[in-house]
Amino acid sequence: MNSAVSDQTLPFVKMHGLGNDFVIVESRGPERRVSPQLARALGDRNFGVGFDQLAELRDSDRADLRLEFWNSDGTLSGACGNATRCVAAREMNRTGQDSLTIETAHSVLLAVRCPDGRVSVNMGQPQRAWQDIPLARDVDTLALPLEGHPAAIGMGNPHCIRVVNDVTTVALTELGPRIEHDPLFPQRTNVEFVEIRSDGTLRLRVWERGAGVTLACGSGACATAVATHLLGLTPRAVDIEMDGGWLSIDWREDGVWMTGPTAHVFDGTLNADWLQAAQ
Ligand SMILES: N[C@H](CCC[C@H](N)C(=O)O)C(=O)O
Repeated sequence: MNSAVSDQTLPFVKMHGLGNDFVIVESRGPERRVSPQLARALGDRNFGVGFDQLAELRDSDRADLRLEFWNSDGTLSGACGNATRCVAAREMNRTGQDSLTIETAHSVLLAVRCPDGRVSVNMGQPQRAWQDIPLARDVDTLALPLEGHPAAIGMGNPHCIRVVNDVTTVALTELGPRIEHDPLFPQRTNVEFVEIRSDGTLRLRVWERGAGVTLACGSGACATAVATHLLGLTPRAVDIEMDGGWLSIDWREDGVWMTGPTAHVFDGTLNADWLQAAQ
C-alpha cells in the first residue's frame, strides 16, 4: 500500500428506487472523481459500500446536469431509469423546483415531480433498429433467433425481453448471464423475463448487464412495456411489478414515461485511507 497519506475524502449519497440501489457521487466541476477501478471497489458490498449502479453527476451545457452510470463491475451504461429518478428527486428537493432536465448518453431527459410525490422521467424514444440496440447482425428484433424468440429494445442501453408463462420458475441466474454474453449482443445486454397477468399488469424479473439480479430496473421496465406493446400484448400504458415494487410506464408521443417512488437512505463520506487503497 502507498505510504503517502492523503486527506482526500469523497462525499456520497445512497438512494434506491424500488430496491434498485445507487451510490451518487458529485463530480460537477473540473475534477472527475470516478474511475472504473473506484466504481468496482465502491460497488463491492463487503469491501466497499455496495450498489447496483453508481450515478456520477457532471456539468452539462445542454441540461441542468449530466449523469453517467457505472455498473458494479466497473463498466459504463448509457441509461439507468431508477437512478435518474433518484437524482432528479434529490435535485428537485434541493432546488425547490418541480422539474429538471438531465443529459445522458442517450439524450436529454425531462424529470417531473408528481402530486403524489413520485417522480416521472421521460426516458426518450426506444431504439428499435438492430444497429442502434445494438445487435451483431440484421435480424427480426421482435423475434430474435434465441430460445423463446425474445425481443430486443434499446433505451440508451440494450435489453432482451422474453415473455414467459410464469416468471417465478425462470432460472434467472443461469439464463441471465448466458443471454447477457450471447454473441448476438456485441455490447452484452440486460435481460428481462416478463409474465402478462390476466388483470393486464406485467410481472417482471431482471438480470442486469454488469450487475446481475436486481430488484428493479427502470430502463428494463420501459423496454419491456415497449416490446409487449409492439407484440400486440399490452396497451401503451401499463403497470409493472418487479421484485422491489411497481413502476408505471406510458409510451407517449414524446417518449417512454416512467413513474415510481424514490428513497434517500443516507449520506456518507468515503474515508481517505480506503480511497487511497481503492485507486
Ligand atoms: N437499473 C437501471 C439500468 C441499469 C442498466 C445497466 N445494468 C446496463 O449495463 O445497461 C435502470 O433502472 O434503468
